[in-house]
Amino acid sequence: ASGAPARRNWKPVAEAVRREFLWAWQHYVERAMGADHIKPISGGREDFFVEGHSIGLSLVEAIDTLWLMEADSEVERAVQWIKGNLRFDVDAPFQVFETNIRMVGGLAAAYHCTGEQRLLELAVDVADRLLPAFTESPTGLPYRYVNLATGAVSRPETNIVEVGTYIAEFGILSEWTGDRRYFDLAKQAMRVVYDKRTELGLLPHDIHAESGEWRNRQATVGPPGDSYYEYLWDGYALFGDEELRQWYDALTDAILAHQAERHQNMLWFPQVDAFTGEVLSHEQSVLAAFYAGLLGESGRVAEGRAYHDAFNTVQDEFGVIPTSVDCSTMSASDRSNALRPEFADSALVLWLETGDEIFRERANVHFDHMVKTSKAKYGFAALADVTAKPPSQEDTCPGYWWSEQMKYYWLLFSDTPRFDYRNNYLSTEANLLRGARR
Ligand SMILES: O=C1NC[C@H](CO)[C@@H](O)[C@@H]1O
Ligand SMILES: [Ca+2]
Repeated sequence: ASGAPARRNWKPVAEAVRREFLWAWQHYVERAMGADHIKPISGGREDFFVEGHSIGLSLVEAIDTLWLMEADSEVERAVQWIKGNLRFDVDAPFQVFETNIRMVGGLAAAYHCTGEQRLLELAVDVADRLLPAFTESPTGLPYRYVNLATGAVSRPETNIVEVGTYIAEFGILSEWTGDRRYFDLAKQAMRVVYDKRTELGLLPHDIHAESGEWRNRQATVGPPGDSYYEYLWDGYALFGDEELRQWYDALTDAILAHQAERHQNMLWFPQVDAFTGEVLSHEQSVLAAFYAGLLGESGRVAEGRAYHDAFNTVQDEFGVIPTSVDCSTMSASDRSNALRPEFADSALVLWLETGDEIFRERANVHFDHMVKTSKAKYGFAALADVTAKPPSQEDTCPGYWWSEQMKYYWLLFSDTPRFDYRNNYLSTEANLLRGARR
């Protein structure tokens, strides 16, 4: 139609994304193979879960991204490393939430893409080692840590993210193995939280796994509230669980009624007291940018667009979105940015939902600025200060970089035949659990 914006040819951007990813992957293979993280400035190795004992985190996080990019010889290299080296009988406490979204999810996604049986076996092995955190808890709310070798649990002082972000990974294991235990334990923990909502229908974010008591009054759509809400919707989207959708809708209606705040024509979600609705803080974490996508995919497209518009003004202002900004003044309260993927996450989700090119344009700016500010000698580096000229880098690359933003950009710009663009599911760590076209 005349006047419609000419649809840009995004293939060159897709090729740049793939080139940068494989460049970083080669350095990881040559200098840090099997390490949780590569140190992108020095080329060193870094542990994530347990000091002194890496379990190949970045490799596990990268596999489905490599597969979607059709880097099949590199997929094979990673699978061979896993078959030869990955073991979970480690006598140390592992954080249950991080181990689930990264290792259970990463192995499940690798199995979904490759069909390699050993990957499913390892996903089940590490998931089984997490279960005592749930079964040892008097409330069903999992402890934060479990020793993968002994099953000893610890740290009952937890939050709704770390008790409520399991249904996607645990539910897909139940679907693939026929063992309903995983789904049932994950959903029960979500039910306990939902049943403790306040009169306003809001949730504080900190809770005690043994007493079941709230440990704070503040409600947030950012950390550590964010992926609890995400996984209520995901449990419905993935498994058709109508009850989870009811809980999601009730909580989302309350959030839109009591937490939404407009500044000019932008939508923000300050933190509020869950019992009174009083605004407690105008801090907006960059991690909350995922929520624009969640609103968009769950029937609240206008609100999702408006929240993405708000974060886009921050991206325009700072170039790279700071870890947190004050939405009433637009000043950065934490000027770092640990290569956070959420703005690109919601750009993909909103593009899939609306088809609007604006979201590909915004993701392209996100990619372009990431390359300009984070690229270092051996990979991509987190930033200590996005406002410094040039932005100052830190000698670390988070595991989610290999799973998240590079995959989001690739899916946005490549139109790869390996992804079912109409029926798919990416977890909160962007692990592909549905929609791989082998
Ligand atoms: O859900 C998550 N939260 C924090 C990380 C990205 O910022 C990542 O592990 C994941 O997306
Ligand atoms: Ca996430």
